[in-house]
Amino acid sequence: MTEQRTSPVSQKTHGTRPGERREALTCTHVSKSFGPTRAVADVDFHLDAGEVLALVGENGAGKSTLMNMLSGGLAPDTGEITVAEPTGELGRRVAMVHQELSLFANLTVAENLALDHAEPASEPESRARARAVLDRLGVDIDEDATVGDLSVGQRQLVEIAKAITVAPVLLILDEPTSSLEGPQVELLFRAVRRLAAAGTAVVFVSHRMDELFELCDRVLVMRDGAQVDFGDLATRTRADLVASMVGRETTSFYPDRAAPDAVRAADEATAAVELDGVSVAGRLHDVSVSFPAGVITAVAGLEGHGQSDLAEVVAGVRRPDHGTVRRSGRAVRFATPRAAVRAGIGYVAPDRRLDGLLLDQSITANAMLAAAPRIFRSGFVSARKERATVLGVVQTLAVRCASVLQPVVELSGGNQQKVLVGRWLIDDDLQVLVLNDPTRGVDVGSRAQIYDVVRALADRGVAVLLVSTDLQEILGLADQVYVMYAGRVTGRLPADGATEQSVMHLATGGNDHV
Ligand SMILES: Nc1ncnc2c1ncn2[C@@H]1O[C@H](COP(=O)(O)OP(=O)(O)OP(=O)(O)O)[C@@H](O)[C@H]1O
Repeated sequence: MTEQRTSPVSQKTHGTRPGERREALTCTHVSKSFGPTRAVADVDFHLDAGEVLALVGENGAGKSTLMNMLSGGLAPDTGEITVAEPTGELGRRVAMVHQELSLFANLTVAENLALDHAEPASEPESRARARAVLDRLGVDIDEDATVGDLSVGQRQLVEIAKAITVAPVLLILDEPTSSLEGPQVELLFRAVRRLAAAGTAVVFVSHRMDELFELCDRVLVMRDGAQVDFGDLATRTRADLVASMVGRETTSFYPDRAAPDAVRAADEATAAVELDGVSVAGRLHDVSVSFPAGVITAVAGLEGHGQSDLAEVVAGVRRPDHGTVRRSGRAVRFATPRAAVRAGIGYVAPDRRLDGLLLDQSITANAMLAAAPRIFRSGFVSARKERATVLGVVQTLAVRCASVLQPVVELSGGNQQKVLVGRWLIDDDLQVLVLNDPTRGVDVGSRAQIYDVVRALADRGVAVLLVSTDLQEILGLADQVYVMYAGRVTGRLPADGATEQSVMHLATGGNDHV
């Protein structure tokens, strides 16, 4: 990967005349603590105009805290941050796109973009401006669409459009690609390169290594709040970065799969969940799929082709207009997600802030949310037992926290995600686990922990349904893969027949030749 890149020196001169170096950002010995937690410790680096910096580190390493200080949202305890004055085309100092989206769901795309403009504009002007910036991004999203109706990936693109309506001196992108598909990622990269060429310095956070090497010039690696490496990305390999991130060599990433014979046998038995001719207006068309016990079944496809809707039907979040859902052979109709939970079905939703976590509540309260009524059947819930149970989860998934009583809002994004997944580990009655983009924002090391846990659940007989925007994750983890296109299932592939090519063929409307 690194070998194929052009020289970072040539990229560095973007936006400046050859030989001219313009410093965009200087960060001098910056530190920040939250109580006893040293979130950022003595970080010291600089970035020139037009440079793209990869900011990497495990969950909880301090990336978000550093970004919040760079954007001016948080003051350093010690040290100094300087961002250059805007000049020429550059309109403001810093723009930041957060990992958790900040758009107003009840407003249109154009209305959301207009909120960020200094001068007020008439409605037609706002719509024209919105159209222009969406076109600049090359994004095919209607400026009149209500944001709440867009997919997570589309919302992410609107969020980026909002950040670049006025070109900033420094653009900070916190995991902008975590819910984007390949073509959307390319769009985003094009837009970032264009901004860099015009002189914007960019800080880019992603847990997807390939993307960093494709886009970035420089790299800053953080571990436990400290800066452990800073320099030209082209002189480092992926293995170098992972080693400095985790402070050790990493071993195999994905656990062993179920044996093909076992998958076939499970498939012949009554499925844990089965959908028969299920349709949801405008989203799913005549979908028939089955999820056998003890098997990890992935549903792959480009974003917005029905995978997420299918997961929601199984989890009782969405009700089918036609067709039948069977749970262990019996037709069911879940009135609420709670009814699905009572039927042994757990759900990890893609947007943890909207659909999953009570942010102000403790790790313990969040982890116990789904399973508590079943675990403590006696009706007496001992706080000590509860804490011990949750501590087990926190240790298994290596959640980085001060204590199990810490409010979830204080955890880093990846660690919040681990709490969301961990919730289901303590539920012995769990028989079906629906994972809708479970490792969004989760770092390399923690992903491996989540994969191990998911495999252990499947080995215990749980039917796992995995929807993911990360195709590598699907190919690495699943025992079988359904592929969807335009709300229909276009094929079903066994693990050994699922390759990037075979999945993409089906995901773009090709027929099943398997
Ligand atoms: N408001 C806060 N109160 C208490 N602790 C906090 C607060 N914000 C962050 N922390 C702690 O600071 C440390 C660094 O967190 P930060 O969010 O910067 O990590 P990160 O590298 O962005 O992680 P991720 O990849 O999971 O987003 C963590 O231990 C986190 O729990």
